Order: sequence, then C-alpha cells, then structure tokens
Amino acid sequence: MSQFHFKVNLKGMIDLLSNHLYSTPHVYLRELIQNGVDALTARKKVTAEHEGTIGIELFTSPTKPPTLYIEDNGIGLTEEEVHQFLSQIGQTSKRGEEEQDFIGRFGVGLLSCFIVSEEIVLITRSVHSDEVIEWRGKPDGSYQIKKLDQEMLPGTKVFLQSKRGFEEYFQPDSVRKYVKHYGEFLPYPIYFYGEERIRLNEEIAPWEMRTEAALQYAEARNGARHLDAIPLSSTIGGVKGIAYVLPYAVSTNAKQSHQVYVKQMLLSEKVSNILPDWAFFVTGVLNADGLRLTASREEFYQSDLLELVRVELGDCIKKYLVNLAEKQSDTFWEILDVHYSSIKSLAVEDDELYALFVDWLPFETSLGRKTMKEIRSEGDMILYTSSVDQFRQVSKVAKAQSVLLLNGGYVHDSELLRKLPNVFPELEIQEVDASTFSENFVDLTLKEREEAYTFLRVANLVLQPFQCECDVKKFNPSELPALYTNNKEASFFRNASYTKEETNDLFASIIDQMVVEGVKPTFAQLCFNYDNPTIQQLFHSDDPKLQRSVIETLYVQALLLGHHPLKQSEMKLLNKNLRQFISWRLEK
Ligand SMILES: Nc1ncnc2c1ncn2[C@@H]1O[C@H](COP(=O)(O)OP(=O)(O)OP(=O)(O)O)[C@@H](O)[C@H]1O
Repeated sequence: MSQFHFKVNLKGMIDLLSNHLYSTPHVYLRELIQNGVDALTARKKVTAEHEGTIGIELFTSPTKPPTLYIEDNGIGLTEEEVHQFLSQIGQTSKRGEEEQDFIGRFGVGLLSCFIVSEEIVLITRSVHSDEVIEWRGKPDGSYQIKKLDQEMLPGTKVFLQSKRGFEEYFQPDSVRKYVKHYGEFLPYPIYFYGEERIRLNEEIAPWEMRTEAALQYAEARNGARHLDAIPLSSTIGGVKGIAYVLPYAVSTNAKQSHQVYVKQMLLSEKVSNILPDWAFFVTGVLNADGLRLTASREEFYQSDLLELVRVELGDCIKKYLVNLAEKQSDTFWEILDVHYSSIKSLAVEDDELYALFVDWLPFETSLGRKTMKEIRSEGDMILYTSSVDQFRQVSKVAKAQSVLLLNGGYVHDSELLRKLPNVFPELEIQEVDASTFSENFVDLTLKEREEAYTFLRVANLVLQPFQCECDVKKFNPSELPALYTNNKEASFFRNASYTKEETNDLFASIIDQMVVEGVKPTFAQLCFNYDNPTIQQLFHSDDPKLQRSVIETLYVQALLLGHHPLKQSEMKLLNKNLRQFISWRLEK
C-alpha cells in the first residue's frame, strides 16, 4: 500500500483565508492592531514597566497608491521566529501556557492584509536580538527575508500599499474611524501621525462605567436611549459587560447581535451566542477574556464553557430584574410595559422568576387590561379561554355579566395561568369557551317561547344552509342581539368549508374527502337575545321578507363580532341584504 500526502494549493488557501474568512476588508486594521497589542503584552512579560505604544501613519502621493504604516514597540521577532511564525500559515507564537494572555491564536490574521494589499512588508527587531529583519510576503505564498543594516529599537513596523480598487480603506478618515472603533478601550495608546500626533483611544469601557454613564455612552453611539443598563459578569470565562435593555418591543424569536471585546479590543459586533436565547430584549456590550472565538471572530465556539457562561450571564439579568421588581422602581414598570411578553416567556421557563413576576404581569381580560395581582383580588376562581377567538366571542357577554374572563390565547398566557396554583394554591383555574357562557343564559318561559316560536322556526330554516342552529334565550348585555358559538367540531366544519372556498379544486376535493370520512357535521349555534329590542320587534313583525333579511344580517354580524372570517356565501348574504335595506328605505 502506498502512502501519499495531500498537496496544498497555497495560492488557493491564502485566497480562501484572506478573502472569505472575514466579513469586511476593514478587518485588516483590526488584525494589525491586535498583533501590535499582543506584541506589547509579550514585551511587558519581559519588562513589566515597559510603556507600549502603537503608531499609525498614512503616506499618500498623487502618483502612487496610498500606503499604511503601523508600528509597535513590542516584543519583535528574531530571524528564526520570522521563519517560524510569519512564514508558515497557521503558526502562531501565542499558543502554550500563556495563550490566555493574547488575543490572536490561529496564525492566520495577518493574511487579512492581502484583502487590501498585494504585499506585506514587515520590519522587525526582537527584544532579544540586535538584528533588524525585513520580511516581504506575497499572496502567491512567496516571501523574502533580508537583514537590514540599520539601527532600530525593538518592535515591529508593517507597510501595506493599497491594491487597486481598495484605496477607500486607506483614507485617513476611514482609518482613524476604524482604528478607534476596534481599539477605543485598549490599554495601550494608539497614535495617529498626521499634521500632528493625535491619540485615537482614550475611552473608558462601558462595563467600567456607572449605569447613567453607560447609558449615555450607548445613546451617543446609537442615537437612542436604552431603558436600562444591566451589569453583567461571569467568573467562568472572565466576562464583564453591560446588557442594554432595548427601548422597543422585539419578537420572541429575534436574535440579538452583541458587541464582543477580547482583552478590551472589539472583535465582533455580530456575536449572537453569548447571552441566553430568552434575553432577546437586551443587546450586550461585553469583554470576554477567557472565551474562544472562531477564526472569523463572528461567534464563540459552542462549548460547555460557553454554556456555563451563558447561564451565569442570564442569572445576572434575572437577579437584576428581580431586584427592580422588589424595589418597584419606575424603570421596572417601563421595562415591563415594553417587554412584558419577553418576561412572560422567561417566567414560563423559570419557576423562581414566575413566582416573583407573575403578580406584575398584565393580561387581557373582559374587564380591561389587568395585572395578575388585580385579577387575584377579584376572587379565587379564574376563568380563561385558551384561544383569542373564543375570548372575542364572549368577552362582551362576560363583561355585561361582570364576569372577569382572561384571554389565555396569546403566546405563553395559558401556560402562565395553568402554573398559578403552584404559587397560589387557593386559586382555581378553569378553561371556558363560548358554550360555557351560553349554557348559563336564562331559558324563556312557556309564554315567551310561544311568542318567539314563529321567529325561531324562520331563523332555523334561514340558517340551516349555513350549518347553524338557532335558539332564543335571555342574556346580558341586552344590546347584543345574538351570540354565535361553536364547539371544536362545528368550528372544524366551518373552517373546512371556508378553506374549500378559498383553495383550488384538488385541495377542495381532499377537504371534501376528509369531511365525508370524518365526524358527522356538527351545527354551530346562534342564540338570539330575547331582551334585545330589535329581536323583540322581529317577533312581532308580519313581514317574512324583512324577518329573513334581518336574521341573515344578524347572523353575519354575530360572525364578525366573534372574528370569524366570512365565507363567500356569507359575504354575498351581507351584500344582498344591504342592497335590500337601502332599496326598502328608498321605496318609502
Ligand atoms: N507586530 C508583531 N509583532 C511581533 N510578532 C508579530 C507581529 N505581527 C505578527 N507577528 C507574529 O506573526 C504570527 C502570525 O500572526 P497572525 O496575525 O497571522 O496570527 P496570530 O496573531 O498568531 O493569530 P490570529 O490568526 O488569531 O490573529 C504571530 O503569532 C506573531 O508571532
């Protein structure tokens, strides 16, 4: 058996790493600064009192493409190290026992310079040697090394001349902006040499600030003020940061991007996996020294460590909110007002949070929006519907009867309600639907039945084609002429026939088949209100045409009241009767 080795197409590899690993050409500045910072860190290990600096300059001329120059007075490289670390892709001096102290670790960052330049020129002198070495690397994988006969203090200088078409990444404004962006919180000064020397980074990081200052910092950056700034810290992974509470509601499945720094240097603004998924109502600015980013620096490695960090940071958010709730501060109510649905989703998952928050959470009820505390004060029996449609069908009736009915149809609400007895054992939770309410309607006396008899017969005949059975009872509010109710089966047939009308022939025949093979069609109910003045008038009307038109119209109105989508046949009914009423009126 013969053994072979893979061959690597160096040019292809370099192209892949330099052009496809990073999201924007500007990252070449990030990678250069990061190398400078790591070199300064390494030098400090040799000479603790060394004052490290990084300097940047741009050379422009009308005849040549612009050139960026960056220097550091860091550890530098010996000739041997140049061969070992600069000239081998994937080789890095930052592995081993002290790797936690450095930002770089993959040995590919310098290749990002090939996105914007055809050649990297690096001149270096190691703190351990007097030799000044020049290294010139090209994207085809070739490089040259020579010893320079010149004096130089230990450190490294890099020259990059812009590739054609990439000049915009060498403009002074843009370079200053991005250097500041990536390095504003770095512990070493970064100078820009222009007409005068200016320092680009002198900012205190928001995680070192007090709440108000952290809020102002973010406001100055984003133009919007967040509701609050929650301090974050984790012993695992050495994370420190701020979770800014967004000033607007966000969808529960929104993924927030977080701004992540390592050793105070901005590595990515798009990290989404550092906070728990439920924390979608905050956006984080964090420094994470002990976590490992992927080579592109866009995400952290999914690992058990990251999982633990996420839990710890999630706990910081929870504890903070609990503290706010206990203090009943204005900020708490503001956050609750905007993010109650997020807090509800949190409370469903977390019993501790549930117990602490449930009283302050708002719910839609037949008597208006109320907090659970207000709801509990009304009595120990809590009635709720599990769907929004059911709630809409009966909320008016419940209100007229002064019954407090909760809408459990929104995401999480039913689950939250079902958990109530765990915290308040005295509470009884009962799911109801429209038919529960109609069961409590008052039956007519024999005399009243006789009065309604003809009307009811006509109504049943008129609405039979719509699979609707009619009845007359007495109920509140008397302004409500009729209540449409349907149980699950009746609702199935109604939806099937609605869908059939809206779809193509093939799908319609499938639905037909399902209906034929399924359960026997169940009728919905339309209960007319004996106490309603219009209904009273109808009992005594001797105009069958008018009776029919009003019954049909009341049927459609009851459907609309319950937010049931109208079938085509029902739409036609409405239009026909409207025209009819108008022509009767005009004939008069
Ligand atoms: N300014 C510098 N001073 C000293 N050594 C440097 C400097 N820039 C680069 N090097 C050396 O070159 C090596 C390769 O650098 P490169 O930026 O490609 O990768 P890295 O920083 O090690 O890791 P990463 O790919 O994660 O950035 C470094 O490990 C370091 O030894």
